[in-house]
Amino acid sequence: MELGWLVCGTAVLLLLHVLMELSPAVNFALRIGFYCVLCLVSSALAAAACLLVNGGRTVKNMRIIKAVVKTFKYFFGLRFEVKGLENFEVEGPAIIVSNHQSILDMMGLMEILPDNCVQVGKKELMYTGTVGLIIYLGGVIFINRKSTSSAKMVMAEVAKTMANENLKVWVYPEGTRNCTGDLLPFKKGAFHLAVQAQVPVIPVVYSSFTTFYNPKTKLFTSGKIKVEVLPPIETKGLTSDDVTDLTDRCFCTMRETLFRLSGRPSEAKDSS
Ligand SMILES: CCCCCCCC/C=C\CCCCCCCC(=O)SCCNC(=O)CCNC(=O)[C@H](O)C(C)(C)COP(=O)(O)OP(=O)(O)OC[C@H]1O[C@@H](n2cnc3c(N)ncnc32)[C@H](O)[C@@H]1OP(=O)(O)O
Ligand SMILES: CCCCCCCCCCCCCC(=O)OC[C@@H](O)COP(=O)(O)O
Repeated sequence: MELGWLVCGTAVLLLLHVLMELSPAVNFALRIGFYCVLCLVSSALAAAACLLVNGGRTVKNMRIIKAVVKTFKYFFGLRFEVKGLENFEVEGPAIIVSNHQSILDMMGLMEILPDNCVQVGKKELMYTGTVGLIIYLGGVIFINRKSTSSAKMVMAEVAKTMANENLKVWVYPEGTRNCTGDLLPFKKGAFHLAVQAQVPVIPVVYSSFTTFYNPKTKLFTSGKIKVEVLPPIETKGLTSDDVTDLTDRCFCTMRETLFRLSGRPSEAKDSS
């Protein structure tokens, strides 16, 4: 009986292995599927831990979430090479902005997430089952991207509470995932927030995933991701008139860094 199960199990694993070798599409689907299942299951377990330890929605839960998500990279053979972590050590609150390539970014995010830091996320993420629950428990700020006015109102409220709660806020200023190896134009919300709260902006750049991950060509292998935390950009004394300038400055620095980290020096020259 047991032998039967063992043989069946081995046969299924072998079949999956052969399918993965033969078809990149199957390989891709299985790896992404596994990532989603891993997220859903770990979120359920982490949510229980968060409720037991901290009792409800609080940024303190991010420590638990971080500890869990930091183990995910081993399942996918991903390595992170991080530089500039000392740039997070600013006194008090800050806005962190980074490039956003894929749902896999949650691993890169948790690899370096500083204490007392919440992210801004689209409200649709609330409806992803246990993942939505863990994101809610972690204190993520939800915005409605389709309504600029309501998103602005939420962000203005955040600007007020950041100082009191000594919060750092992580925003993906591209506003959506983009896995082309370049940056999309930045939305201005993060920079308005920084100016309203008079706190520094800390740019973070992840090298392009395109060498090991590409949903269009169904590529998903192991790989190395270079991460650089750049020096804070001060906003003291800036007003809303300076936001466009601040956004452009940050965009140029991050684009140059992205090309440098991804080994595309010629285009870094083009953008300067
Ligand atoms: C234990 C296991 C667990 C496993 C699972 C892992 C779980 C991990 C747990 C936890 C991690 C959670 C991670 C969540 C990750 C989420 C990622 C996402 O969801 S990314 C999508 C949402 N993010 C954004 O969209 C960015 C923020 N967006 C903005 O800031 C935009 O600027 C926004 C929405 C406020 C407006 O967007 P617009 O599309 O209308 O475009 P604009 O150009 O920015 O604004 C239009 C005009 O409004 C002005 N404006 C914008 N914001 C303003 C403001 N605050 N005050 C005044 N004016 C403002 C601008 O200056 C512009 O005006 P003028 O063109 O310059 O004249
Ligand atoms: C109901 C079952 C759902 C299964 C969900 C499991 C998926 C785990 C995903 C981890 C959280 C990912 C957060 C993230 O990266 O969200 C994407 C948005 O930032 C940008 O959205 P979009 O590019 O504009 O669609």
